[in-house]
Amino acid sequence: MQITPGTLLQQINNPDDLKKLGKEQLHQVCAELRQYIIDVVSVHGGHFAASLGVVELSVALHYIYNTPYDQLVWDVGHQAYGHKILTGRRDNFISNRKYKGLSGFPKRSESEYDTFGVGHSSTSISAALGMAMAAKIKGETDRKSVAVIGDGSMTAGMAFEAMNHAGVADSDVLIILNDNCMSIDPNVGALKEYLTDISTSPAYNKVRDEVWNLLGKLPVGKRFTRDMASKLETSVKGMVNRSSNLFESLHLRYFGPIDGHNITKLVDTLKDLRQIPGPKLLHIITVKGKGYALAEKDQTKWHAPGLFDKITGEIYKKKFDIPQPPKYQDVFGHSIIELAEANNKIIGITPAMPSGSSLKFMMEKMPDRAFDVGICEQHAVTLSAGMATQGLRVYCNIYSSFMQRAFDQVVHDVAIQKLPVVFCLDRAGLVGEDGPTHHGAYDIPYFRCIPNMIISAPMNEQELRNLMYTAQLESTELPFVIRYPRGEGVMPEWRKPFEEITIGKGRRLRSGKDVAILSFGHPGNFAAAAIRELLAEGLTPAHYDMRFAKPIDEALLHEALSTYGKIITVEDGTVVGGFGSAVLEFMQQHGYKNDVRILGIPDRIVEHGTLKELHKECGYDAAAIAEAVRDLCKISVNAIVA
Ligand SMILES: Cc1ncc(C[n+]2csc(CCOP(=O)(O)OP(=O)(O)O)c2C)c(N)n1
Ligand SMILES: CC(=O)[C@@H](O)[C@H](O)COP(=O)(O)O
Ligand SMILES: [Mg+2]
Repeated sequence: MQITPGTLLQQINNPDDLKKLGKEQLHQVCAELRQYIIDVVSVHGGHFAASLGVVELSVALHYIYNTPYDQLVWDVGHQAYGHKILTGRRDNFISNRKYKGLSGFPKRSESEYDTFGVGHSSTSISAALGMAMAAKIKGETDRKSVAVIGDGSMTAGMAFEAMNHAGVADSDVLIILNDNCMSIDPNVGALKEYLTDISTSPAYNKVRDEVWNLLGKLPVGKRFTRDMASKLETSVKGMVNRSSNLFESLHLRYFGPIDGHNITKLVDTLKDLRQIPGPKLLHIITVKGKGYALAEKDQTKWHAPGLFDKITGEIYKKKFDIPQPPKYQDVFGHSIIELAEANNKIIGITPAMPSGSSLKFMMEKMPDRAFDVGICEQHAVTLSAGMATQGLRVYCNIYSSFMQRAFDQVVHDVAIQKLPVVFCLDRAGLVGEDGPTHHGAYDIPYFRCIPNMIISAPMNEQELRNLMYTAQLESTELPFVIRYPRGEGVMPEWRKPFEEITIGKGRRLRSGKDVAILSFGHPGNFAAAAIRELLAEGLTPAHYDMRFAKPIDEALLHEALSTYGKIITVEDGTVVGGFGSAVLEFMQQHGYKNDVRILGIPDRIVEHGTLKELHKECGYDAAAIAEAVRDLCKISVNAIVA
């Protein structure tokens, strides 16, 4: 389907084209940009509400700043669709998040306007400050750096580490706080309350108006001098005690809050701020989903809704005649409630992903035992550790790629102290369209190298439930990782009674001849599908679902390695240091010389695409596993067909 941008947007191939327009035309540009995002995302998918909320900001920034010379850093980057469309990617935007197409996030290799690769939150202030300091060091005194960060992302420690530095770095950096009072789910925490307070407090609004008036009095085109800045500062401080404004107390000049949908005001404000040297913060108030009524109303649902009918707002769901397997996240979300009902020590924690992890079910049912702690993975882990010292059994649910942030907390606060925290690592393995920043590729090695860790992966829903059950038993005294992938499992009838699984014990699913496939987690289903195909060809590989990468089932490994000369390992994680590596280490220790193939995520950055495309590309889908068996048995598929 052909999607045609509006008449002005059609003419904007880069920010220079935008700058040729009169200020009065920007309303139309914003309307057309918003419509184009709706048109494309409804048909091609992607993040939605966040980009709609920053349409005016995107236009104003590229209108006023001299991008890409001036450096613009988008935090997370899920809101940067308008930026992409305005910076030379309008026509290619239909390939957004598609295999070999545009990335869903800013990416340096994609455009010179994407100054910094993002996907994980709260990096923008550090990155923009780094750029501002570099500009100063290089003598580029006219070069500006801007970080755009949301209120949700502002809750993370990294943002505060960066502001702590920015306040004393004497560098020209502007932080724009895009405050829409939402994370993916409603934003949480004291900072959120504070931002609401300063947005609504009459005292601050008075200051805002004073500052606004002062800015308005500046001679047009005249560079903002230090003298003027200090006059402005005095005016601000005259109204507000520095210590009463969080950002001011960090030595960031605070401006706002202003309406982030008023394009004229945004343009005028940015024009003035561009001339003010030093570190400063502009607080803008926006509405997530602005301009699409349904998204404004249910912002969580429309964060990334999937394909939808833009007229009726119907979000398309595949329809099936028979029951389908649930998502792993929902099995987690429902099973933790069952476990918590029977064990009052169980607590659930998520850093900002109640919907994504499905912990929201427990938060609704047991609000005093399940917590969203905001975007702060490090805090989530150490908080869990603190609770564990008091005998609570915390299920700390973090996406595998976001857990990368909290490695030290896992080592220092959990593993060294042997605290039995349960880490439910959702989105472990390739995640698809979000791409390399979000693939859960590294958790097996980064956990496997830590002493005291138990690392497990369920092959299906029932296994997930049983691992969750086992993790909370009094006899389980160590940190317990359960990694499972994005999306659906394989068992429509999944709610079976809980059963204990012996820690470190895998299972033989079938015996065979010549070749054994050792799988870890969900890709065991790819192996099972491969075996079904191979059986029809007269090949009979054995299959072991190993369940644990640590402690690994040594008895089962001895059985497999001494029975089958050829071994294939399969995992949904990097092949470097992962489950396959654990098997190789075991072989080396015990003198086995089997012929081994390690299948998993290769040692390179895997881009975005559908899961099907990526599993194929990485060579561990059913077809690739079957081919590996044939290859090990030296039978080509063509020979079989002939
Ligand atoms: C480290 C990290 N944790 C969690 C996420 C998942 N995530 C992506 S966007 C988002 C909400 C961010 O809220 P905010 O910064 O306010 O942006 P908004 O969506 O409201 O525009 C979250 C939690 C992430 N990208 N990175
Ligand atoms: C931008 C971001 O980090 C999230 O929106 C992420 O895309 C969510 O991923 P899931 O769709 O797997 O929950
Ligand atoms: Mg927000």
